[in-house]
Amino acid sequence: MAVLIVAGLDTGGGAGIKADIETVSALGEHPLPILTAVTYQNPERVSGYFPLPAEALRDQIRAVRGHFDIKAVKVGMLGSGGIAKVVAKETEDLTRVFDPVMASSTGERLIDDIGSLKVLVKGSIVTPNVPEAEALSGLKIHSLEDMRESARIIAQTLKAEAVIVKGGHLNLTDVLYWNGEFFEFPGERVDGFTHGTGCAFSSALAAFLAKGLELPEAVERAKRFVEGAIRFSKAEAKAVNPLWEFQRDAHRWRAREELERAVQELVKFGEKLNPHVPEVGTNFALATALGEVFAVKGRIVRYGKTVKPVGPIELNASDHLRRALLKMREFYPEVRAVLNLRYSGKLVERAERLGFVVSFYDRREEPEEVKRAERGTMEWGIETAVRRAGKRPDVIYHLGDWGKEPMILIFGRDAREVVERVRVLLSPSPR
Ligand SMILES: Nc1ncnc2c1ncn2[C@@H]1O[C@H](COP(=O)(O)OP(=O)(O)O)[C@@H](O)[C@H]1O
Ligand SMILES: Cc1ncc(COP(=O)(O)OP(=O)(O)O)c(N)n1
Repeated sequence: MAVLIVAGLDTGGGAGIKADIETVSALGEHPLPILTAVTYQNPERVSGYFPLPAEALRDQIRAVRGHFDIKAVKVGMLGSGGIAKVVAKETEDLTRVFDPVMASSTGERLIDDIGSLKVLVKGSIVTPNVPEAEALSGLKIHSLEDMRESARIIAQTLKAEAVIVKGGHLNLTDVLYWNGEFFEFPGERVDGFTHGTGCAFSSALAAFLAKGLELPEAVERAKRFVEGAIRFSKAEAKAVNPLWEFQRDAHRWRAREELERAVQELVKFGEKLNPHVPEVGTNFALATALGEVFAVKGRIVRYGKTVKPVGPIELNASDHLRRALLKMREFYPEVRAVLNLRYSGKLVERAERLGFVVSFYDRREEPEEVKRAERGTMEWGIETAVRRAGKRPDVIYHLGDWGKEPMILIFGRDAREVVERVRVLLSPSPR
């Protein structure tokens, strides 16, 4: 199904037409991109924008209308009052989701005449954030009740088909007013980059409506889609990731395969590994590029003279190694894998002799407040060892504490590198 997208270009690639195209494509529909304006933008600021002439909008829309079966339209940044008028006229008979973009989240205006947005509110499913809802309704919004009231005012005074006041700037609950009824969509705060959430939300909503979903279900699905796009956003983009679902699944598949193969390699030299398996077992963890971590369920244990993985490779199968790896990746994102061995002074010496960067932390130095907090020790330990090394450590060890077994962690940029490091470490030195 075709979805018409009327939006501006964000040169930072986080919001605007690029986020819309990715969203509609990721949801399996065909985007028809109609450009309103070019912005000069990065995640920190918008230094300006150039709106296209209004006739260029009319001609772009007319070029595709009639050739495609357009099931819905999403309208985002317009740039000028002239563009707003043309877009309103050329799309008035379509199911239209209108994100009334007034300014970027960094505060710069993205339309010359805010009043001109009203022409597009009429007949649209409008998706204002809190400041936009305040501007359109004239009501200050401090609570859920204010969100409901402003949605009702916008629908009744500006003749919107429906209004969704988004709570990203307030309480994370989105409020829909439709056919005289209110619907609420509560959400939890998701950690990640949020630049582009409004664009992804409105284009996901248009895509779900194009599929024929009823409005409340489409809103629910769009909201959950955006939560994923925040959760799996990437540091290099500093914005939401509309391709998250595909990427997550592809990365999961590859990571599972990579770790499975690496564990098989380890088992091949299981007799050498056996004496170095800690009492609690060895585990082997691998992070995907989106920060999810796989490990061996039930760990790798001693088995006769060799070793054996107890269960399959699963997500979050080792809390301990997952936290170690994620902390290490805050400093060195290229590190993706880690394995733990029983501490031995000889192994540490050998690692140093082999030229590995070896660092350590001492749990007796752990600050009281970290000790008191439920789960901070590992993070504190890795950070301490990383800072002590002053460069990327290959091996980190600690000598244990009451009830805590001393341990060596071997890190690597992928699972194979970790296996190679363990193999070299456990091989007898040539005489
Ligand atoms: N940190 C967050 N965690 C979860 N959902 C969020 C977060 N920030 C925004 N959202 C959701 O993203 C969508 C867009 O909301 P919002 O950020 O308010 O819009 P805008 O980008 O137009 O300012 C809404 O569904 C909102 O609830
Ligand atoms: C070209 C362009 N269009 C829209 C926006 C605003 O994007 P939005 O999704 O509302 O996200 P925030 O920037 O508000 O986080 C934009 N910046 N540029």
